[in-house]
Amino acid sequence: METVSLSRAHGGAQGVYRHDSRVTGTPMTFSVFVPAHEEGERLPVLWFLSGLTCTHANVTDKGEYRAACAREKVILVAPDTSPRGEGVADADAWDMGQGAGFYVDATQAPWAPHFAMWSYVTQELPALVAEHFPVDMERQGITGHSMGGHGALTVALRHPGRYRSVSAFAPIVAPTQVPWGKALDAYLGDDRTAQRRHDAVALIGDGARLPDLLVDQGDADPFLAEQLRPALLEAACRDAGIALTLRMQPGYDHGYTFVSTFMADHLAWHAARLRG
Ligand SMILES: N[C@@H](CCC(=O)N[C@@H](CSC=O)C(=O)NCC(=O)O)C(=O)O
Repeated sequence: METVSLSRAHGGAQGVYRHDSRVTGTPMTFSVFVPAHEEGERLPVLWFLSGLTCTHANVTDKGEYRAACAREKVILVAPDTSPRGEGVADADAWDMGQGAGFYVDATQAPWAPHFAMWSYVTQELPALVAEHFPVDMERQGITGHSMGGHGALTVALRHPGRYRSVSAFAPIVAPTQVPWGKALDAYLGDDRTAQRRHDAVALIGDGARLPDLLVDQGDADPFLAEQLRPALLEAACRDAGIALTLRMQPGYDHGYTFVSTFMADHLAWHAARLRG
């Protein structure tokens, strides 16, 4: 693992790192913020999965999480959203291909084998972070924005007990029911069973559960009606008895001005559930 950059921030350390990923077969870059802590102390970790067109840098530069992470003593890890580089498939559209991995292990050409973001965020990166950073892997939370919210919800729903806390910012809650789901068609083919395992509303309908969940959604989000559709998650959680706190935020759109505004609330949500 190579350190790309390391800066002191809010008494802690903001780093950017690169490694040769086994599962994607490419170099992958991610960021880690480690708050100030005692020698030998291990801290809870929050995984932040980013959205379409993002790298690790969008939330690292614009997410405004460091003050809250320092206050709550929570490590935050931000991976990339797809493999990249020469020999890696791409698309002309911004909502498929590089920057749009949808946190699945693609089975279809030309996306397989490099597009293995499910294995990357659920297995390879957690093992690497646990090896190199002072994380307590018994105290993990997960969150994300948009496509990353989809990733956070599906990863948490399919790993019961691994994450003590789950939240999302303007998540894609039912990709199989919206136009952005064309990426699942491309990556997974017409295997509806496989696609349902990457759709939070479908997973809940099929019996997956969470203890509770915080979702923030701007009501001026241009993707709200066609792509995000939080009412589908609200109905699924109601039917399943999942304690969803869905907060519609007046006047907020889909960007990082929205994400950063409510980031401290999400950190507080996670910290309250991650305390030792
Ligand atoms: N079409 C634009 C905007 C794409 C966009 O809004 N991407 C969002 C996530 S959308 C679902 O995952 C985003 O996080 N953008 C990065 C940012 O820093 O705002 C385009 O072509 O970029």
